[in-house]
Amino acid sequence: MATIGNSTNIFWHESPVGKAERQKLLNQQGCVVWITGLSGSGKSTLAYSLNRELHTRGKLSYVLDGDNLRHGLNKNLGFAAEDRTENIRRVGEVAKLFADAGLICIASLISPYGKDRDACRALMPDKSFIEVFMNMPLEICEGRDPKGLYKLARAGKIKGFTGIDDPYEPPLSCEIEIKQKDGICPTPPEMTTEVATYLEDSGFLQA
Ligand SMILES: Nc1ncnc2c1ncn2[C@@H]1O[C@H](COP(=O)(O)OS(=O)(=O)O)[C@@H](OP(=O)(O)O)[C@H]1O
Ligand SMILES: Nc1ncnc2c1ncn2[C@@H]1O[C@H](COP(=O)(O)OP(=O)(O)O)[C@@H](O)[C@H]1O
Repeated sequence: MATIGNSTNIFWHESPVGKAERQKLLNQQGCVVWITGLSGSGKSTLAYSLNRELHTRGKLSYVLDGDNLRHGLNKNLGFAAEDRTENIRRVGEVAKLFADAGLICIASLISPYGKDRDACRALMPDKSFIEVFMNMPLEICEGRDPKGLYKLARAGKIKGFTGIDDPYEPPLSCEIEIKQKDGICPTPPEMTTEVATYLEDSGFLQA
């Protein structure tokens, strides 16, 4: 009897059209660009700017943004540690499917726990999980505070806010680190170019 997780009597069906054929059709390589960092660090800005840049270059990408997914797929999850872990597990699995479809999947979530990000990485073929760490100091993120959430967290009106009274574990190693240089944050176009150049140099923008 085949048993996976909690399901029994389930079997794997192979598709007659393989990933290599889909990639050839799209002239690109499926992969996951996983953007992690504090709220306000610029994850969504980079994700959608990269989405636009790749589109302009004729490459198919799709953004899985944490905030957006919590309106649907993950609407039953909150911000307790086990909910965040389940959130990241689900998005990791969805990202894997998008990459298998041949797309450049851009996932932008706080994803605060190293073990959860590593589990997503482990789902992917070698080198096709590109972790981008938005290494912005808390003071910068809190200063931006476009949604006013840090203010609410400091006032005790949001409990368990990442960076305030909930942990963020920085990546120990990642493919790309976006950080300040001489106290100046790279602009959105500069961040976008850095990631797009990485994808190009690594061969993801051709079949
Ligand atoms: N307690 C708490 N901690 C952190 N963030 C909070 C919280 N409550 C609400 N929000 C809003 O939810 C967005 C983060 O969702 P994610 O799915 O990316 O979070 S996680 O990866 O599961 O930790 C996050 O969006 P971003 O600012 O884009 O990161 C916030 O707008
Ligand atoms: N490189 C940047 N330089 C200056 N401001 C930025 C930069 N990236 C993002 N921002 C601004 O910071 C705020 C938070 O960005 P956002 O992309 O929503 O972050 P996150 O998705 O990590 O919460 C927004 O107001 C955005 O315009």
